[in-house]
Amino acid sequence: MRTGIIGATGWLGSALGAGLLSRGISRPDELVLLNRSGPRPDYHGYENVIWVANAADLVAQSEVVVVSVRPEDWAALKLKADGRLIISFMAGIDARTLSRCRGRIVRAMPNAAAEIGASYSPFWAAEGVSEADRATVRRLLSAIGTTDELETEAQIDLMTALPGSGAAYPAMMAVAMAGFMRAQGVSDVIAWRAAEAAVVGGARLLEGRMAEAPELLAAYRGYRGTTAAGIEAAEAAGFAKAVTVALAAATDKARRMTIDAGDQV
Ligand SMILES: NC(=O)C1=CN([C@@H]2O[C@H](COP(=O)(O)OP(=O)(O)OC[C@H]3O[C@@H](n4cnc5c(N)ncnc54)[C@H](O)[C@@H]3O)[C@@H](O)[C@H]2O)C=CC1
Ligand SMILES: O=C(O)[C@@H]1CCC=N1
Repeated sequence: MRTGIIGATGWLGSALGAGLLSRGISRPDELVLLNRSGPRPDYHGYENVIWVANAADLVAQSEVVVVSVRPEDWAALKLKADGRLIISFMAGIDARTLSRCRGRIVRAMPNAAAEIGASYSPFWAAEGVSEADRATVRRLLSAIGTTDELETEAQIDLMTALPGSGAAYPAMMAVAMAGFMRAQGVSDVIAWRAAEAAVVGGARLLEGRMAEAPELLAAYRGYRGTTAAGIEAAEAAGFAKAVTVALAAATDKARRMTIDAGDQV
């Protein structure tokens, strides 16, 4: 099956192309690529991929079209994709707007961990998307990690805010943690290592059992030691509130993006 990627050398488009090729999900001659800077002599070490010059050529040669341009570039693309399965990675551009291209619409929300094949990329399918299409979406997204089907399109905006943010919030925590260490006279190198121990080491301990986080916190509280003192101070200072406010702001921005892109039906 030929898969077209619009934005094939961008952050996510490139990760998808790399994953499809390296995992053998697509042969090089099944990948149809479009970017703005033009063909590259090789693409992740593969020479026989198909480069096209415009979106019309890409649609003509593809059964599935992945749209991985920025939301603000959607309107100018003027995609016409009659009868094709369209998988949009774009934040905020809603299905009503996407359906103008006359394809069968799926919205998926990957994240930056696509680069390492570890994206959680939930998707939502609009009316007219078949079971066979869903199987295709799952297979293509498996190139960059895992997926689930969402029940409503509104949940895509929520996924944009949370898994879509990739390493942003862990990075914020790391910056604040290392900043505290440095302010206490710890060297840069050790400060970053200490933050990495908490952010990355802690994440590894939670991997695959995130639903146990409340019990883990209760265990730290019950210990009545230094970490309990820290947790209680963080809560009193509004830690949970800060996270909630951040996710609400990001969700709200996603909800307003179709209108901001000037492409509301
Ligand atoms: N980067 C991330 O962590 C995430 C991004 N997204 C969404 O994925 C989409 C892609 O994001 P990124 O890969 O980060 O963006 P990016 O800016 O790295 O890549 C987009 C690419 O599309 C190309 N492009 C723009 N207009 C084009 C056109 N008319 N024809 C051909 N190529 C064109 C650009 O030159 C660029 O290389 C965005 O809509 C974003 O909302 C979603 C979740 C996470
Ligand atoms: O920050 C952004 O707009 C991109 C899209 C969703 C997550 N990251």
